[in-house]
Amino acid sequence: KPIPGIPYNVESLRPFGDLTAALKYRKKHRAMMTYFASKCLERHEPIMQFFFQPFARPLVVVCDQREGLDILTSRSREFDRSPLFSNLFRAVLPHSSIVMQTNDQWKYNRRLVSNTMSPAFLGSVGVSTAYSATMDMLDLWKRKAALLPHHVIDVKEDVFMSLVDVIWTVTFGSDLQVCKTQAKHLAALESIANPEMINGLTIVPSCKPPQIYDSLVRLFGSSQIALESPLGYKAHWLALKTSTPLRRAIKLRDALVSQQLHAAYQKFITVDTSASAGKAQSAVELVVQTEEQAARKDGRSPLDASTRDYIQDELNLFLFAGSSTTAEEVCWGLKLLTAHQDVQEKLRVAISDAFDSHTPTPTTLAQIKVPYLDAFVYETLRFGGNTQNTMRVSLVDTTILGHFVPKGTDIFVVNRDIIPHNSSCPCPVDESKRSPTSQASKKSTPLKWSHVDLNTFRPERWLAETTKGTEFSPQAVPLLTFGEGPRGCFGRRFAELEMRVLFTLIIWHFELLPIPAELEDFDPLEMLTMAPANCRVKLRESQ
Ligand code: HEM
Repeated sequence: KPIPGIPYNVESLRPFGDLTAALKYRKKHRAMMTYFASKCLERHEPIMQFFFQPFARPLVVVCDQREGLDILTSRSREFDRSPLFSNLFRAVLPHSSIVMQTNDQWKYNRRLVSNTMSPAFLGSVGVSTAYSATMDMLDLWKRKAALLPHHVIDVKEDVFMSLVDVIWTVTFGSDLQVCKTQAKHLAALESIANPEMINGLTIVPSCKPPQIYDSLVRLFGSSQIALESPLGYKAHWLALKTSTPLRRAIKLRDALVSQQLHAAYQKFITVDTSASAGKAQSAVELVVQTEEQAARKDGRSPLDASTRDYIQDELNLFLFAGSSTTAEEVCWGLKLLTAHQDVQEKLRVAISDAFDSHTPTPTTLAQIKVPYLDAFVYETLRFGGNTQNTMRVSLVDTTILGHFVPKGTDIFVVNRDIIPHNSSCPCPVDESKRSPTSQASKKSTPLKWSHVDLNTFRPERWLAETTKGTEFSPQAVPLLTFGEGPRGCFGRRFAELEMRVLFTLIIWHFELLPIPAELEDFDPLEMLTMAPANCRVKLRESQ
């Protein structure tokens, strides 16, 4: 039953609602998540409702970035984490903060990890971990480029392996050596006489990665079951209980994470805690410190039955949320640098100037600011943008853009201002219909709302001339890739740092040469997020 007044497609009222049309759309565009925005744009409507399940309530889509941002940031008493979103993770991370509404348990879980995003931790452990894992990946690339010079290869898996290496080391302080394992395998080969080629792409020999890497990747991918099955979360839960590879993956992950947690606790009680405070080498050490303080305050034992599952799943969430999302964005960035050689050249010059021709080190990477690099990272996040919509649920009867929205309605805020890469957002809004906070925000953020030239990849849009020279301007264009507000991405600062470190080192050590047009595409692979379907590059080591 439609919500009165909110526009919808008449065909939506058929038995399967929008599902049939959305599946047809996915066949054509290889993605379903952009369906909502495309319909809003087609009808020039900033708000629409859609019907996906028989007898379920309609889903309300807001395709206006100012109103969307206002819902996420200023109206958190009216809108919270949506069960639709939580159910994608509930089976695999049942005690983690991502599945919770913003309640006391969420606050406890968040407090456990809050110090991991402090400038002190990121500037030391974060940078040095990202540095060493990236150098491992680049060592692998050097071997690939030496064995197969002038070949186009796909490096998507390398990037994923590297980002899993980073997140594992940041979380536990130990090294998984996923990229190193592949590099060692190639080191044993003197040459590759007849490399396997598929449609112009060279397949590089590889070896089996460590088992935990396979398990983590399998678990990341398993949320797709919840997304695609009509039984949603229940199908995912059942698969985790009945599928042997998934059961094994959960068992291994839980055993290793529990082992790391207890090792960190043992270290905490045996090493002088006052000396180690503030000098934690990993997220798990910070988590143990916070838990110990909380336990002392509550008069209970640390890691007791009331908290153990929450702590363990918060660490699992770190691994889950912190690797594939960043890897996907890095892959989009590599594709964009290959396709836009002029941007790559500008980035190379900017980095070389900023580092004064000295090879970047963890210390200089933490200190030196490169405005064009920041601009490139933000433009990649905007243009590549692997998240399409941010989901919330209405906690009370309320209004959006002048329309009544009942309590319990799922809301999709469209993240992207370009969908998909070829149309800007021409959905006019009557200013008086906006919420009071949204109306007020126009005055304080006039720059944000320029929709100029959004269909092109142009890092310069994030730069501003100031009295101090050219500076990075993070507010130049709305960016909702990380969601926003109290439930926006917790790891945003770390993700941005990782991307800065990775791109600096890649550009320093390699040139990404142009590749034949038939190998260069921007096809998405829609999973929970929008990854590029491939990441083909032609590497040449810098002289
Ligand atoms: C480029 C990389 C990343 C992207 C695009 C991304 C995107 C997102 C998005 C869209 C959300 C939901 C936000 C909302 O509903 O408003 C989210 C949540 C979250 N992300 Fe990220 N993320 C990235 C990297 C990371 C990293 C590196 C970590 C951890 C180290 C992380 C940890 C989390 C957590 C814990 C949440 C749940 C927050 C909550 O429920 O309160 N993310 N992320």
